[in-house]
Amino acid sequence: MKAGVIGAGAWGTALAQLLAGDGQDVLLWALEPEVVDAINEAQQNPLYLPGIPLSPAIRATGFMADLAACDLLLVVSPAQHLRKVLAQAPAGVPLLLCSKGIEAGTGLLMSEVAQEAQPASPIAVLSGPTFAHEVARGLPTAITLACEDKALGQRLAARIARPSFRPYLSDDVIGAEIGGAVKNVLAIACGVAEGAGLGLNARAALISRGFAEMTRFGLARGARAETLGGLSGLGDLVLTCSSTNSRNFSLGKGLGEGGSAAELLSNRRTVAEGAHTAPVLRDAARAAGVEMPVAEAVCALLTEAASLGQVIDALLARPLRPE
Ligand SMILES: NC(=O)c1ccc[n+]([C@@H]2O[C@H](COP(=O)([O-])OP(=O)(O)OC[C@H]3O[C@@H](n4cnc5c(N)ncnc54)[C@H](O)[C@@H]3O)[C@@H](O)[C@H]2O)c1
Ligand SMILES: O=P(O)(O)OC[C@H](O)CO
Repeated sequence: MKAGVIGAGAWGTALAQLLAGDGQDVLLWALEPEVVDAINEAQQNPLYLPGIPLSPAIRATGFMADLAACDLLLVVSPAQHLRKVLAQAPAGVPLLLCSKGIEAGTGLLMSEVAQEAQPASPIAVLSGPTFAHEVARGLPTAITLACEDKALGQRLAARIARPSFRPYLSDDVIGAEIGGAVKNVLAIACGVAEGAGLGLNARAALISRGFAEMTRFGLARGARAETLGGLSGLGDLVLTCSSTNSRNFSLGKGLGEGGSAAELLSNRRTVAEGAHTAPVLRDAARAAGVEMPVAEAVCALLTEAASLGQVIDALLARPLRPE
């Protein structure tokens, strides 16, 4: 049995390291040839996960066809690249989707994209409060593993669980995905509050009212409330809204400090999924008749449709209403 990981960014590399922790072979597909070479020759990924010595049980490849040797594929490419990357992957192998976002143009969640790109492959989702560098260092972590097929979910959980990495099972795939996608947008808002010096009361308000938005949107899409209140929803929201270790929070901080969205986005190699999800989420929420004022505010800042002052004034001027 050999697991494959598609995407050698920070999270794909950390997951490969987790799986290789007990000596099992892991094959890691990387887009960049220099990442393949650095992993195979120096057991490092300085581009995306610097400072972590990687297990020699991880082999990297640039050839997707090599993944035909795997009986499980963890899919960790950024959400907007998932469809084209999956189209090249071997068919019929269980896919554990680890990316967080909503596809632009279609409004589809990653499981829905995967069903279209690989209709013969069983699908599960892995999502929760998990900074890659902490998992790679073996720090204690809990995560949601969602799969409609309970027997497959249990097999996958047993396969990826480690003494300090605890998957919690769910059959609410949509709920797990919505939490992971929406929290990235809300983390940008919390970063803005940090960068603009709005204080910790404002951050707590954004987390709570943002969670209300996540819940409204999730319920409208068929998610269950307990999933949204669990690791993949509230848990990840709290993590990502609390630290500049989050790329989404950091992007928001730059916006709050007065940076231009275009410049902040063009100056980065790593992915801030919330920037791509925000406009899709706004459109999906409007279409479903779900109010998401914080997500709307993030969108306005990212598209430079409104200034920071205008966005703050608009949020504070909303009608008073029951909680
Ligand atoms: N980093 C984390 O702590 C973490 C934790 C949980 C989930 N995630 C999710 O994992 C996914 C990947 O994030 P990451 O942090 O590993 O990425 P990253 O920001 O570290 O690296 C960027 C990734 O994008 C890939 N990429 C760039 N252009 C591409 C293209 N044209 N086609 C295909 N791939 C391309 C790169 O090869 C690289 O793997 C995201 O959806 C993210 O939300 C990340
Ligand atoms: O760095 P971010 O903002 O992409 O967050 C990483 C993970 O999603 C945290 O769970």
